Order: sequence, then structure tokens, then C-alpha cells
Amino acid sequence: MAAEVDPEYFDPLAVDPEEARDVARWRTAERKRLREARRALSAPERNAVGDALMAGLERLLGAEAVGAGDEIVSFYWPIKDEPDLRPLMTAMHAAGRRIALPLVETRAAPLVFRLWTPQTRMQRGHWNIPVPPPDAPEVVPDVVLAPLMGWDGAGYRLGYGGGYFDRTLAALSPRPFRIGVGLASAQLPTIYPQPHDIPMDVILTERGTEVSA
Ligand SMILES: Nc1nc2c(c(=O)[nH]1)N(C=O)[C@@H](CNc1ccc(C(=O)N[C@@H](CCC(=O)O)C(=O)O)cc1)CN2
Ligand SMILES: Nc1ncnc2c1ncn2[C@@H]1O[C@H](COP(=O)(O)OP(=O)(O)OP(=O)(O)O)[C@@H](O)[C@H]1O
Repeated sequence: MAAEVDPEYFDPLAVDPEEARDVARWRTAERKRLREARRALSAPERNAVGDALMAGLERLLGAEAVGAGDEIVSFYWPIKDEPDLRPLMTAMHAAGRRIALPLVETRAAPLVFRLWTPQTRMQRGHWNIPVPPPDAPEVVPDVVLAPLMGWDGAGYRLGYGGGYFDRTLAALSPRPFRIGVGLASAQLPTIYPQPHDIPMDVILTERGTEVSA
């Protein structure tokens, strides 16, 4: 039996429930604060952030460490004032790179990834997030871009609280190269990482690379 348990799987019984509850409550409050701060950006400010992030990503995704070859890179379709990286998705597709997007196909389960091209007819998925249709090929990405609601100097990420990226990364072997993408102002002293939280390899903001494993 024991041999069948993934040694990297965290033991929920080893987590102090009171502490976990406090962290969850704190994260909910921080998500709300960070969401409001992001919403308050003007359109020109938001565009400048997007442009800087795309320049940073072009540099990172062209670098040797990630491999400039045939890797599949998962982006995200922007919701809730997230920086818009779609121009880079289009440019990379035109340059012959394979682009994927994440989908919640089953609640509280790992994300699924499907290929995207500029011709893909997006449809509404869980949480109203635009996603590729079921006939888009399912793939496993080599590089995953994860939008950041918040981040810390140890490379940990705060998302929307569904635990989707953590669940997904825990299930993938080998683990994809993880790039957290978000606002410099969304930095937190710590997100109080819990056993289920999987750190990013790189955190990229409009200032450039903030954290690199
Ligand atoms: N643009 C974009 N696409 C993305 C993500 C993202 O962060 N940004 N995701 C990144 O993961 C995934 C979707 N993430 C989701 C995260 C939470 C919930 C959700 O239902 N949240 C509940 C609270 C959940 C809970 O506390 O257990 C809610 O707000 O009601 C849905 C989707 C995949 N696609
Ligand atoms: N590997 C996992 N297995 C089972 N449950 C998990 C796993 N990872 C996270 N969770 C659950 O998801 C919940 C939310 O996690 P967390 O606060 O880290 O979300 P998040 O990273 O902000 O969300 P998202 O990635 O969806 O944007 C956790 O309380 C935990 O119960």
C-alpha cells in the first residue's frame, strides 16, 4: 500500500487545522484587497504592465533554460483585470510555437490543457472563463504560466482560491516549468505556504524577474 502513495503527496492530517483555517481566512482577505488594487489601475497602466510582461516572457521563453524549441506553453485567457498576454500568444503561434490554455473540466480536480490557435472558437467554461472547445486536442504543457493574485519572495503564489494550479502541478510528472505572472505591487512578505502550495520556478512582474529558482 505505502509504495503506491506518491511520496510528494502531502498528508492532510499533518496540518494543524486551526493554523490552516487562519491562513485560509487571511488569504481570502488578501485576495479581496489585491483584487481591488488591481481593478484600480487605469487602462494605460494596465496596458503598460501587459507590454512589460510580454517583453519579459519573450526573453524567458526564448532562453536556453526553458528551451526555445517545441515545448508547449500554457498561457491563460484574461479575466478579472488580469494582464492581457494574448498578443504574445498570437505572435508565438505565428512563430510556430504550440500554445495551450487551462480548463476546469471537473470541479476540485486538476486542470486540463487544450491547444489554442488564433482560429480556436472559444466557449464559456467554469466560472465563465473562455476556453477552447472539447474537440481541441488535450495536451500536457512543458511550461505553465500561472496568473498571480499575489506572490512572495520565496516564489509562492496566491490565486483565486480554487487550488487548481497546485492540484494540477501535484499531478504532473515531470513537473512543468512554472512562471508566475503578475503585478509587482502584489508582492506579499509571505503567503504562509501550506504543504499543498507548489512554488513557481520564476516570478515575473512588469519590473522583470523577481524570483528565480
Ligand atoms: N485567466 C485565468 N484562467 C484560469 C485561472 C486563472 O487564475 N486565470 N485558473 C487558475 O487557477 C484556473 C481557474 N481557476 C479557478 C479558481 C477558483 C475558482 C472558484 O470557483 N473559486 C471560488 C472559491 C473557491 C474556494 O474557495 O474553494 C469562488 O470564488 O467562488 C474557479 C476557477 C484555470 N483558468
Ligand atoms: N494537491 C492538492 N490536493 C488536494 N487539494 C488541494 C491541493 N492543492 C490545493 N488544494 C486545495 O485547494 C484549496 C485552495 O488552495 P490555495 O489557497 O492555495 O488556492 P490558489 O492557489 O489561490 O488557487 P488557484 O490555483 O485556483 O488560483 C486548499 O485549501 C486545498 O484544500
